[in-house]
Amino acid sequence: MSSPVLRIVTRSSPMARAQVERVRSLLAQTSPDLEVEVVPVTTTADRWTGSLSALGGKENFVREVDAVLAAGAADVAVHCLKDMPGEKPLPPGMTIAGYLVRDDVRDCLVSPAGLQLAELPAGARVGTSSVRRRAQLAAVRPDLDFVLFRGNANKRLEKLAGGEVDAAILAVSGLDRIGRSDAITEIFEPEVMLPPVGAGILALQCRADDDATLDILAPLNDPTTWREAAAERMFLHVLQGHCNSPIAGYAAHVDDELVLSGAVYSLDGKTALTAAEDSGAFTPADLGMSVALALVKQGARDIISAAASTP
Ligand SMILES: NCc1[nH]cc(CCC(=O)O)c1CC(=O)O
Repeated sequence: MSSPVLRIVTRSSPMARAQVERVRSLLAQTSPDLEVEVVPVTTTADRWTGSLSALGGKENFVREVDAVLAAGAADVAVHCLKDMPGEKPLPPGMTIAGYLVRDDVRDCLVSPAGLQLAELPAGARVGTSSVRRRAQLAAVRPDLDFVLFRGNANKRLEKLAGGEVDAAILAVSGLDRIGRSDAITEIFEPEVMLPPVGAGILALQCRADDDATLDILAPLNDPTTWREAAAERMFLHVLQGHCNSPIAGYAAHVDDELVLSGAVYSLDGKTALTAAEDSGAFTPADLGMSVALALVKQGARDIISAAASTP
């Protein structure tokens, strides 16, 4: 009898490849007889060099990957949960088989000159295409010059080394995955820079009717991460946030209790609506809904639409 095969579809960036290797090594422990094949694709977002908002949504990061899965040319996709659209459900026929143990959720500053945020001179060019990061930084350093900065993490580090910008904000987990944590000059704690929904979480997505794959992937799911993801995803869904929304949402377990902190920012960072609740008797999804509604009551929808209509 030939050994069973699992085909993993992935984007072709070094970060995506590292994520697949993590899944492969976990599977080597949980399903030692399984043969794992990798199916690489390049997504529209990988080829796009303009602004994320002009590209028109997070789904550009995942669409081509999902198409390969839907066509049956692969069995599982490994997605950064952060890149998965929050305002709409998964594509028809798809399900999340599990979430891996969460990585570092924090953002960090990378400055080739070795500076911290407070040490950057006025007018320093800071590369980020994330409206959340930009709003959060502008709130404390409105004197910085925020510039469009795209490309995968390796390309961003090259641009930094080439002096295209003076500093950039990147995810710690992403730099860990490509083996470049050495580039970090300052790490921002969640209290300073609230992480985005799904930060540091890898999602295993497969066809909902593929019981064999669901069985193979089940042992890789981390129940703690699952609860955090459920709270954060519902939070984003209720806010109807999309790619150009300055929204942060971070759920963490504190003394066995799930706590969700959420924030919505104006693009200039001058307005910040915040809410935080613990789950008590709530399910994670109810907690997500409750924190989102607390922000809606403060006027979050107006701020989100104003941000969406700003070019
Ligand atoms: N937008 C690209 C992206 N998607 C997920 C991560 C980081 C890893 C993660 O949070 O899972 C990154 C890179 C970054 O923001 O620096």
